[in-house]
Amino acid sequence: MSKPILVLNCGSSSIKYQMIDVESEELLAKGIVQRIATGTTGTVDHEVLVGEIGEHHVDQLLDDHETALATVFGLFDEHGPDLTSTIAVAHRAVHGGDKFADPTLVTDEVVDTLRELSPLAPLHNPAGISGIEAARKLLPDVPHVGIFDTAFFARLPAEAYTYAIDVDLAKRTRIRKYGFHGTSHQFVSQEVAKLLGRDDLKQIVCHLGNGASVSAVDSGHAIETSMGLTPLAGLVMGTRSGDIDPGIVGYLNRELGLSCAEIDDELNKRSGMLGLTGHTDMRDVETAINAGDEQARLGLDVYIHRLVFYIGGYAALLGGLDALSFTAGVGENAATVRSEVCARLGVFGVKLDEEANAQRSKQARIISAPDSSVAVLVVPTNEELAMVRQAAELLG
Ligand SMILES: Nc1ncnc2c1ncn2[C@@H]1O[C@H](COP(=O)(O)OP(=O)(O)O)[C@@H](O)[C@H]1O
Ligand SMILES: CC(=O)OP(=O)(O)O
Ligand SMILES: [Mg+2]
Repeated sequence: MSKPILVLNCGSSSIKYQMIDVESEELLAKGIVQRIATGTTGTVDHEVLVGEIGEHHVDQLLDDHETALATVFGLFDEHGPDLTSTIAVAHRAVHGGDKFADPTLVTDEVVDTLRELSPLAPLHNPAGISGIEAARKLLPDVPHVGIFDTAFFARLPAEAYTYAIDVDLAKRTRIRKYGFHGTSHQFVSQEVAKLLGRDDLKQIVCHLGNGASVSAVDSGHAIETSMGLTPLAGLVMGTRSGDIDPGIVGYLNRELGLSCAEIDDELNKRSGMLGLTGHTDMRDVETAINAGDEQARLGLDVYIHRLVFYIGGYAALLGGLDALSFTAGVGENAATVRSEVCARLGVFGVKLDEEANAQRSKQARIISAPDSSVAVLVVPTNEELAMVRQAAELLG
């Protein structure tokens, strides 16, 4: 008798989901919903991996997350696996502020608090809340668990999470570094430890997806990470600027009369690789570079420069570096990005095995040369499996 947990990762216009058996950790089904609430036809791709194995596609106008989830649940009913056997739903609830770190049983009060925290993660929390509300309506009889992206960073050292602003202002507003992608950084750092057979590692994990962040992990504990109060800080991302001079915000307001909301939008949605190159997707950036597009080349240089800057700083903070790992869409797939980053890390004794780096594989693997001082790895992240494990732990 399988005990499936449904995992939901709701974005503003998308929902990624998986159904995983909590005991065998077998993936039973997975899917993705795209273009929710965009006014254009949405799509649902549902893949069944047990019983009547198959892939199913639906095109439909999806006005909101509830409609989208209802369509997904319809596909479960029609093609399986059996949704009524689900024992719990695990939700990626990005920003827990200083209210939530550990996996939390979702109640009405929890939803209210998440709503209060929404301004801290404007791209993420509202979508997460819509998903939680829709799923609770459609599956009212099972526990729903919120898993926070901030959890792994809740115990950062004070010197790392404190901003150099007035102490009372920071206290009153709860402004501090929270950090994100924690589920992924924790999962990947544990996989690296397993692969290298050592727990006492000084590690840097590069989670390079659409959102991107880097973390420093010392013997399993996070000591630094590049995202901050919000998921806007740090690395150059698909559409987010990452670090900029904070003076730019006031300057844009004074010079162009842009409002706070407009500046937020500019930095979150029209900056990063999109702003620099006109492309959000790293594959399109690479294609443009290969076609001789100099602006795209500069965009990638900025991306790499920022990442190398963080890795160097984190190696110093860690007091050494045993392992450097790459994960998420760009980290797992873009061999050129890994190669260009590592080429600039010779000062730390990093030596890539270019052949191993160029190989395509879905397996976690070492890509450094045998005489490299630092083990370099590619580790596919699995936030969904990590979420199932955390939900299972909470539910006993
Ligand atoms: N083969 C590839 N080469 C380079 N980049 C890739 C490749 N496949 C995916 N990506 C990048 O991965 C990004 C998505 O990463 P992902 O971790 O799925 O992001 P998110 O979870 O934030 O949606 C895409 O924007 C794309 O740039
Ligand atoms: C927090 C965050 O940036 O998440 P994502 O990469 O899914 O946008
Ligand atoms: Mg992701």
